[in-house]
Amino acid sequence: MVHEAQGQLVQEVAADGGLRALPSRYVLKREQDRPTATVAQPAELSVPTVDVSRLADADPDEAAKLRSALHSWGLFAVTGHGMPQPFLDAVLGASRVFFHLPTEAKQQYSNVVDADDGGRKFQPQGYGVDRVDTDEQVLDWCDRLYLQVQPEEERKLRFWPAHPPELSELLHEFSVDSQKVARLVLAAMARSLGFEEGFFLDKVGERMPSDARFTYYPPCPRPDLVHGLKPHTDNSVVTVLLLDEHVGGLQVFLEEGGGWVDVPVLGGGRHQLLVVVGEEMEIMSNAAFRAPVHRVVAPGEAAERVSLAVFYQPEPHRVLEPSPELVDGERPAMYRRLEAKVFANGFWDAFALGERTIDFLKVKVDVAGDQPAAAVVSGA
Ligand SMILES: O=C(O)CCC(=O)C(=O)O
Ligand SMILES: [Fe+2]
Repeated sequence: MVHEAQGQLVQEVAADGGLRALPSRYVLKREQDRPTATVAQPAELSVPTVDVSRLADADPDEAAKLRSALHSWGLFAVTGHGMPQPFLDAVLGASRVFFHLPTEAKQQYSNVVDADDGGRKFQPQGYGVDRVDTDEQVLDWCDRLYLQVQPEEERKLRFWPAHPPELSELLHEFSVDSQKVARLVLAAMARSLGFEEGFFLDKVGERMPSDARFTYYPPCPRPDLVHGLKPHTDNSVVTVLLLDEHVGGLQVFLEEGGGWVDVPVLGGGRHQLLVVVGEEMEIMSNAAFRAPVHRVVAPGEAAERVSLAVFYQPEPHRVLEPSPELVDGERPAMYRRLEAKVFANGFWDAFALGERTIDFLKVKVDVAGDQPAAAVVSGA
């Protein structure tokens, strides 16, 4: 059984009068959850940038920048990744073409599929909106295309769009290049804690599973009343995130910035590539690195926005736990151990409720004097 709102694509809502009257299912009831509660951003706050090609050379200045970025924002802009701008343009361009196809063409890849009992069921891969569980859930103003990309032999190709024809190959190439970025970053993160390069990579496993998620944010009449994408932390060790070149909206919750802080577009039609720390890394590093809470403000009436996130995860059978080397009397284990796939599966339940998986699955151990990570993700 799927919830009746499950099949309701935001793009159709927007096209079908939603631009005149915003359906209540999308409206945030509590004033403090609305993006208008954003504080004015201090001018000195700008997104940290790390040149990953210099990380590869173990450049000490770049390593210091990485450390500072991880401790302040928990995410950073990446340069030196070797992906030419026209390629990045083509990746997001192809996803735009897909999202602009007629609904029937996209529905072939729907994330609502036939169930064994003759009914219909939601499953994460494919095209559609995120899982809807209840009538109370406030829905995000975005549609998605979600595909497992690695390991390659586990791809469910029936969900990979045949149109535009270049989309699959571009996603494949992007996943190969972004995996290199993720590996470089994980190696440098290990070094920054005084470990061998393979410290985190070995725990993740050689196959390094990854999921890609294209997100399409249609024009919205009242971006002040909705979430483009609700506050969350990522279900990943690290995420590689490719941003729309024209339309901003991504925000990060920074304690020291006094609240929600914008990640602006680069300008000049250039694509910003980010690396974001995910919850699995928070656990593995025993909170030496924390997953930042982030959200997306919906675009205005005259704009649309796309992004592509690739989430890197430990192999499903791996044990997820604070690395013993990072646990001692002064810093006790802050999270309990559990199987990586149990954690990954818990994400969907948590996300629908607007909670962190760490909190939803009660992975956090009550350690005296500990401060909760970043912010409480507001109940949607
Ligand atoms: O669209 C974006 O910029 C962010 C997407 C995101 O945070 C996610 O898919 O987890
Ligand atoms: Fe995210």
